[in-house]
Amino acid sequence: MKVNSGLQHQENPTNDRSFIKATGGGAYKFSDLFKEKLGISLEKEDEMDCLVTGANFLLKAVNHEAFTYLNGQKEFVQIDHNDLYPYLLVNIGSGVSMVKVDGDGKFERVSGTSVGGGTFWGLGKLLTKCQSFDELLELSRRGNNRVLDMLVGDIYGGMDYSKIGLSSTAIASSFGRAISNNNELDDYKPEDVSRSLLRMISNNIGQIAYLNALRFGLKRIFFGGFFIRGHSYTMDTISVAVHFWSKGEAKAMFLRHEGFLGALGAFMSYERHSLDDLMTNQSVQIPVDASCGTDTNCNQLERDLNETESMQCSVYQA
Ligand SMILES: Nc1ncnc2c1ncn2[C@@H]1O[C@H](COP(=O)(O)OP(=O)(O)OP(=O)(O)O)[C@@H](O)[C@H]1O
Ligand SMILES: CC(C)(CO)[C@@H](O)C(=O)NCCC(=O)O
Repeated sequence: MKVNSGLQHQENPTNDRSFIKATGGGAYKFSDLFKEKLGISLEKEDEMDCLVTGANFLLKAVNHEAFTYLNGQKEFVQIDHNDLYPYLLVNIGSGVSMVKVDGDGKFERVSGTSVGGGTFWGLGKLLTKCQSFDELLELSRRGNNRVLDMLVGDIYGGMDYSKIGLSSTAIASSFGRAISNNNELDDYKPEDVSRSLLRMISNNIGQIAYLNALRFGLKRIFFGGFFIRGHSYTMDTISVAVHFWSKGEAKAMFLRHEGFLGALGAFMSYERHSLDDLMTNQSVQIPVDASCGTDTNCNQLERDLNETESMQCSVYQA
């Protein structure tokens, strides 16, 4: 669930209630809990609406919001506000949504895949027995995918298959090497398992995203969602997939505030819905996402944001 940081409080003896905007499935799932434990009502905003509103805002308002990432190099992209649309927004949370954005409030969810962040975390937890997402990510950083992935060279005796554009080091079959011997799961290092899993999922998302961009003739693909978390190998793999499938024509772009699009969109809906009640006198820093609580990478992200360019937003208090 994404919540925004503005708590509205209505002082009215007959109707005393506090509410916050929330979006995503959690806004439905935890609605009763918030009411019961905290006396707070969740005002539900549509998830796709919020994602798009958040992304459009960031791409227009924040300098250096979007960047490309290849071979460990981050390169910021200058966005011309008059030439932003259309673009493909790929949000990688538990599942993956692909949204064609044509303007403010103008969008269509054109595709998606259930093989997303939840798959990496879920399968990874089962296969490596690690206890946290960060641990799994850290494992993948130290792993080598060649141990489990079957490469083109494994099939072609160390040769490239140049006629169809496949180098000997391209993955022919994710996890395919596991069939060629009598190894059990315990014979593999969790680091290598995690690396292959991350590569398989990121590659797949990059490929589906590119195919959808091709389907609608979209030049730009922006990747967001809490799955990415600024992780270099994840971004590198997605970039390589887009580069590979587009034959270098398209580039994957990432967003600095990738995990907060929905929360930001929900926050901005105060303006859409309660303009009359607007009183702008308190400043807070955004983004705020409910899932960030004790997360070390997330704290790092917040530190990065604070060090570089923090955004000031107003909380509306009626
Ligand atoms: N600290 C963390 N703990 C758990 N998952 C994390 C963490 N950091 C990043 N993730 C990744 O983020 C994913 C969840 O992202 P997010 O919270 O945006 O999704 P969601 O809202 O549950 O899903 P959806 O967008 O499909 O509704 C997890 O599946 C995992 O891959
Ligand atoms: C169901 C949602 C939209 C919830 O955020 C997301 O998890 C998702 O896009 N899943 C992929 C579903 C699919 O299109 O196959």
